[in-house]
Amino acid sequence: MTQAPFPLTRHRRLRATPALRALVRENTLTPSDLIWPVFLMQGTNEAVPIPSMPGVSRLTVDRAVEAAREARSLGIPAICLFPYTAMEHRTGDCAEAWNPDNLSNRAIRAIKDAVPEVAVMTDIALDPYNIDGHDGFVENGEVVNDRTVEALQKMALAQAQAGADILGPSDMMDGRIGAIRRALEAEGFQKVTILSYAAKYASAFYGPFRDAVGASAALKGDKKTYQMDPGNSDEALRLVARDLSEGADMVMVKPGMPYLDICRRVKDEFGVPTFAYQVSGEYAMLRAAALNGWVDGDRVMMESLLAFKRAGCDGILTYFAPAAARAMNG
Ligand SMILES: NCc1[nH]cc(CCC(=O)O)c1CC(=O)O
Repeated sequence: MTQAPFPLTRHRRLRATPALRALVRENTLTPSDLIWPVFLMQGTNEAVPIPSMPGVSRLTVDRAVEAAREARSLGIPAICLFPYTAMEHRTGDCAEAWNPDNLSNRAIRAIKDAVPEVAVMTDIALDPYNIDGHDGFVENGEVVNDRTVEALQKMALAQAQAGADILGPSDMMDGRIGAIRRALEAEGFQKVTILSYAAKYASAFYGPFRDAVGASAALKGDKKTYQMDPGNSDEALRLVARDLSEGADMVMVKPGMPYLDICRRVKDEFGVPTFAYQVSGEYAMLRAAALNGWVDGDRVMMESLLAFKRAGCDGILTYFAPAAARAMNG
C-alpha cells in the first residue's frame, strides 16, 4: 500500500461529508441481498406472535402469501418457509416430511400461484416432523446418517414437486447434497437450486427458533454429533468443498454474526455464492436491547446486516428482512 505521510494524507478528508462518504463506501446493502424466513402454521387468516422473537409471528398459509406479496413490493427476492408442525404429525417415521400436502408444501404451491416472481426456499431436515426433535432418525439413541439421507431425498422431491426454487438442507448429515442432487436430476428437476447449510454450528443461538417451530420441548439431548463444533474453522472449509463437489449451487454459514470469520474464509477460498443466516437468537438479542431502549434498533439492524456484506456474503437470511427493506426503501 502506498500512502503519503501526514499531513499529505489525512484520512478524515474522505469522511468529511455524506457525499464523500457515500462515494467511497466499499459495501452496501440492498433489499435484494435479503432472504426472509417465515414461520407457518395451520388455519386461516391468523398470525400468532412468537414471544422470544418480538415482531415475528407464525402465519397461516394465506397470510404467508400476503408476506410474499409484501416481499415482492419491497424488492426482497426470496422467502424461506419453516413449518410449525402439529403434535399429531410428529412421528417416529417422520412421514409428514414428504407428504405432498403438508403445511410447507401447501404454502409453496399457494405462494408460487399468487406471487411467482418471489423465489421460495425450503428447509430440509426432519426436526419439525420427528418425535425426537432431531434432524435425523434416532436409532438406539443415535442419530443415524444413511437412512436419514434417504428420507431427505423424499422430502426434497416433494418440495421440488410443490414448486420450490431453492432447497435448503439444514440437517448436516453426510452425503445429503449429492443424494438430493441425484434425485432431482433423475426426476427432471434440473432447475431446482440447492443452498446448502454447509457450515452449520451446534449453537445456542437457535433457542428462539426452536420455540417458534415447537421443537424445544421435543428435542432430546443436543445436536453436537451432526452440527459443527463452535471451535472449528478449517472444518467449515472442508464441508463447503464437499457440498460444492456434490452439487450445491450456493452455501451458507450459520449462525451469522458470531461466525463472520467463517463467511470471509469461505468467500475467499471458493468465490461461490455465500450466504449467512442471522439466526433467531441474534435477532432476539438485538430486538431485546432495542425494546429496552439500550441501543437504536434500526441502526443496529442495518449495521449488523452490512457487516455480512463486508465479510463477503452475497446475501443474508434474516428475520429483519421486511423491516430492513422498508428502511432502505425509505
Ligand atoms: N434444522 C432445523 C433448523 N433450521 C433452521 C434452524 C435455526 C434457525 C434460527 O435459529 O433462526 C434450525 C434449528 C436447529 O438446527 O435446531
